[in-house]
Amino acid sequence: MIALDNVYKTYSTGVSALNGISMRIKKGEFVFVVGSSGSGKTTLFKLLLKELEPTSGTIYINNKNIGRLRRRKIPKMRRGIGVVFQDFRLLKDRTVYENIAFAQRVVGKSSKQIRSSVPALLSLVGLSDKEKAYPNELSGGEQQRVALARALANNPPVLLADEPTGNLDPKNAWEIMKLLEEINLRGTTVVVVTHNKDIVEQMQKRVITLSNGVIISDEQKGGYYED
Ligand SMILES: Nc1ncnc2c1ncn2[C@@H]1O[C@H](COP(=O)(O)OP(=O)(O)OP(=O)(O)O)[C@@H](O)[C@H]1O
Repeated sequence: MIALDNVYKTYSTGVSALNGISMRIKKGEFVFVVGSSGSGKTTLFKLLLKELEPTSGTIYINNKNIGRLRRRKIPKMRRGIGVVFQDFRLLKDRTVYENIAFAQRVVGKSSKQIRSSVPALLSLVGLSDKEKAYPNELSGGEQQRVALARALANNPPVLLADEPTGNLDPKNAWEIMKLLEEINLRGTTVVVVTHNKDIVEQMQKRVITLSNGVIISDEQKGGYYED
């Protein structure tokens, strides 16, 4: 599903952010990626989305070598990955309904398909009563739930979340994590980059720890280690 073989990334400044990363994440797994500031987590995230190219090494997403994709195939590859960020990134001048519908419209879904799927997505994230609200009328936790619904709008096999609880209080953070767990149980592969030690410790999932651009541990039911 996701595979990295000996991936290196050196920025043009000469900084080596990733120094030989290899990993396999199977379909249906739930994985935390942790590591101190500067360990390479965001670089890894950007490589998986093909926002950056590795200096060397190979990356496979949904069994395709993304280094070999033709430019016109990149949007389709990205559609296979739902993405959630720390800062939600909702369209501020659009309602909750429109935010989710928009993600589907840009990939050419019909109005009929959208009218049936948006309520189902809102129900999944527990926001059926908020479809007419604007993002600034919602709490942080609610905004993140809308972002999750939007990320899932095109049924991606993989969901990547970069610090999804970074702007949330502990209660909302847990609600988002439980939702990610539920989404995973429905079959989506979930990869979460986080600094949230309590959540990582309690969720008892696979944990990949990065330090200075290398993997220093990869454990099933892992904990959160400081390096
Ligand atoms: N665009 C860039 N140009 C040059 N160096 C960069 C760039 N982006 C990141 N780096 C460097 O690469 C290394 C890894 O950064 P990265 O952002 O991947 O770490 P991170 O683990 O996500 O950190 P944080 O937890 O603080 O977000 C750091 O030394 C950083 O300074």
